[in-house]
Amino acid sequence: MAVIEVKNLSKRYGDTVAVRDVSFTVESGEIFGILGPNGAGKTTTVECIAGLRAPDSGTITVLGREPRDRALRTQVGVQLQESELQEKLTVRESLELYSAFYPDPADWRRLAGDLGLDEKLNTHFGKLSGGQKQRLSIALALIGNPRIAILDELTTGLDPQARRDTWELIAGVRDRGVTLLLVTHFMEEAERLCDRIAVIDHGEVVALNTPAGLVEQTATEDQTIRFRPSAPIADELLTGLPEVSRVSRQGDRIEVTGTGNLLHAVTSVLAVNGIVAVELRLEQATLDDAFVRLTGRPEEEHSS
Ligand SMILES: Nc1ncnc2c1ncn2[C@@H]1O[C@H](COP(=O)(O)OP(=O)(O)OP(=O)(O)O)[C@@H](O)[C@H]1O
Repeated sequence: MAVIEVKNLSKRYGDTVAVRDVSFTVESGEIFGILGPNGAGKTTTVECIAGLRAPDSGTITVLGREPRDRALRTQVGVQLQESELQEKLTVRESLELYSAFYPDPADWRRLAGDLGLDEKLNTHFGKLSGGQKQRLSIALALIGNPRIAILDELTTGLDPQARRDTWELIAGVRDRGVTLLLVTHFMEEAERLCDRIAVIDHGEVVALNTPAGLVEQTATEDQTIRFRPSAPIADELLTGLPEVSRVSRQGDRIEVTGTGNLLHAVTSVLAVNGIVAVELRLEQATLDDAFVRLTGRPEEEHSS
């Protein structure tokens, strides 16, 4: 069952087209990722879904309702980039205050514990680090026990351990039946957490698939093998194999790129010629490769 439906969404700011004819649906219980470089239109898209911005054209329904419908307030939790609370509010006060807005709030002490905030309960918001503010905003998005949580740049600003802890928390939230819409530009995050990903570039959806499906869809040469041959070998032995598309050499190492059962084909021809592949490594296409092929740029250029 679709819980979010976006049809032909477009939004511009003056002369800038931020989102152009974007359509996708998010199914109940899934973690749906929106992945794309900076300025691709991810935040604008989720702000329209959260009812915080009005689209110029297109339609959005959330749990069958228009995004600004008041009935959604208790059903949709939103964590947006750079959300600011009052400087003087402590973590405890913020959690208690937000709990009071909802008919069936989550146990805020437990959420604070899960997000590593239990030692910061008496700290003022203004005195929290960027990562702690981030974790508090995730807690506040989840405090109403929402059916849908929209999380923008979930783990930006978190250290690697905090990022992994947050992934675990999010997977646990999904296991409780919450549908999650995540905005990210971290490839590893998208790959680990998301059931499906919409890749957005220049305001348009350029691909929509499972992480594995995106890799498969964009893989041109799906594997590369690197090794050092135990004895000299002529390139022709390898280039003659139907699985092999390219052979290159770096010093005493050989790199073979190709498709199909490349590893078996290469090791068999080596064996027939009495050669052993030393320090053999097999590399397969990753979501990073898919991202570069879809957007034409590496992820790092766009990470902030
Ligand atoms: N309030 C605004 N006024 C004018 N232009 C805006 C506004 N918000 C966003 N934009 C522009 O719209 C485009 C899409 O921005 P958006 O924030 O949706 O992208 P994003 O994919 O979320 O980027 P990031 O990863 O950097 O957060 C960008 O060109 C941005 O500069």
